[in-house]
Amino acid sequence: MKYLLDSVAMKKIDEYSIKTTGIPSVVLMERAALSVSSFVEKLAYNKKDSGKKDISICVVCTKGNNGADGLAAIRQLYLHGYKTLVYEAGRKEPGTDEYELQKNIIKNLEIPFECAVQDNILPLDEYDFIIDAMFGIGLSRDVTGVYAQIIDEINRVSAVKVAVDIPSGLSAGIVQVSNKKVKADYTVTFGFDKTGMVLYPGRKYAGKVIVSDIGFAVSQDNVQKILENNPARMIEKKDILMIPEREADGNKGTSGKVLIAAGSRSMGGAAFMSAQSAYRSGCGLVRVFTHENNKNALLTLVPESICDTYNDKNSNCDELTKWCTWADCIIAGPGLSVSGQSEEIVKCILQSGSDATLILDADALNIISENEEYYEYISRYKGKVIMTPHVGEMSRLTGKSVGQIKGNSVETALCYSKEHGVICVLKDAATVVCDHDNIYINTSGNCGMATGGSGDVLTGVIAGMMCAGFDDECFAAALAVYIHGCAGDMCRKNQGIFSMKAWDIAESLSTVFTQNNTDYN
Ligand SMILES: NC(=O)C1=CN([C@@H]2O[C@H](COP(=O)(O)OP(=O)(O)OC[C@H]3O[C@@H](n4cnc5c(N)ncnc54)[C@H](O)[C@@H]3O)[C@@H](O)[C@H]2O)[C@H](O)CC1
Ligand SMILES: [K+]
Repeated sequence: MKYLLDSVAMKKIDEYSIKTTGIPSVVLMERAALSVSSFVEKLAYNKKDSGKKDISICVVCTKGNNGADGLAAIRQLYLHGYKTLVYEAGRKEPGTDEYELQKNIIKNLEIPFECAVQDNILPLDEYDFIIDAMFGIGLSRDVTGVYAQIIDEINRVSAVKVAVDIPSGLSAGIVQVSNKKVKADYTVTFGFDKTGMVLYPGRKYAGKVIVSDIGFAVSQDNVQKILENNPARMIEKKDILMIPEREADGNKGTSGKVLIAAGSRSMGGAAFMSAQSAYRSGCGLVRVFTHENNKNALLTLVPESICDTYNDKNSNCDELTKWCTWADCIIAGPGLSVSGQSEEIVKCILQSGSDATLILDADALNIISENEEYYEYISRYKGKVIMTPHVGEMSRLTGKSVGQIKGNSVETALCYSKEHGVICVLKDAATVVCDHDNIYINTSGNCGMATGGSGDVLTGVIAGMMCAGFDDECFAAALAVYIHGCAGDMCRKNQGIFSMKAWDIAESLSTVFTQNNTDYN
């Protein structure tokens, strides 16, 4: 797990490093600059045919500390023999102390220097590399005037663009303040990943992100001691190793019993995918409660599953209640449709008296969005409740527009989770998983996963992680989302982004688990 920080958190880390522990600001800056210049130099080496003198690099800066980093980086590149230019934008007043210190060195070395003039921006076509050092985490408002014109020029030309700390115009936190942003090919960011570069739209602007250790006196392990609020986190590959080992003397009953209430008269596929992925994610027994029309197909496709059915005349709620108390984890909703009968099924599960972890997905969410009283049932449900809306379902649940939710996914998920006392998995390109005091933003997966059934597969993986023996269900849900994304990334390699489908994702899960050495002995 890695922390994702915003500008307030980064400023605290900066301040702690400089004021409390006494690391001089300029030391951090020189290390930051060196990480940028050596990265650019590595890229320049790859342009094998040209000698250093033929490679031209322009740094664009304003007069804050991001600009100061940029000045130190370009000085290092100049001293290595590259053709360089400093292009400065900003008011007449002096910059920060660090900026003026770096500018003085630039002047002493007589490194070419130009000041930007509004409406007369220097064409930047001739540069192989542009180092973007206009705004870092100090960005506080919309970018306009000369700064906006320079960003347009940077985005127009074909140079390789390397952003210092964060692309200029992009905010480090969950809310974006500017419409104008540099579209970088690479971002060398300092100390920690930034929330705004992991969420969309920021992720599209940051390019490949390199996190550079510049010597802040705060490690991943003590971030939380320095900050007041819990910062967001992202799951990483090594977290898959945290899945508890399967009991050597366990049996199918001890590996997790899952009940899946899914699949209506004409929609069976969701139930099959959910069942298949639950088994592929380690569940010991999977019982599917579905419309009788789906039984044969289910037992053909996932013969390991147990099938109980309802039909048009009988919702079979007595049986369903019994299986709810049998289960360790319940999935309700995939392909269930919205009807009087499916409402009865969802209500029966919520009122079953079970304390199994309950995953509410798809039509269960649509039913809840149309029937306020279901929130009352949720609040009285004994076990943990996980709700997994995609943005469309979240829009129906909250009455907010899809645009509002996409622009503020963390806040939306967090508010919803707090209001209803549930773990919320808000599914989007960067899925947010949260409870009242934890936020995870997912980084695995790809747009090929935007395909029918992908969410049904996710419910099975979440059930698998609920049965794996974690104490922390929110972390387990976030891990499931990450694993699901990794399986999607595997499909991208094997089937390709256009051809991959949900069943492929379910079938790739075993590779994700085995490649990470968690194939339970
Ligand atoms: N030792 C250190 O302090 C280190 C700092 N690092 C780098 O510093 C930046 C953060 O620097 P800061 O001076 O706080 O702000 P910026 O350079 O990001 O911004 C400059 C300046 O611009 C003003 N401003 C903000 N928004 C706008 C706008 N839309 N239009 C015009 N002007 C705007 C605002 O007043 C800012 O002060 C950090 O990202 C690092 O790159 C290194 O980490 C090394 C250690
Ligand atoms: K920048």
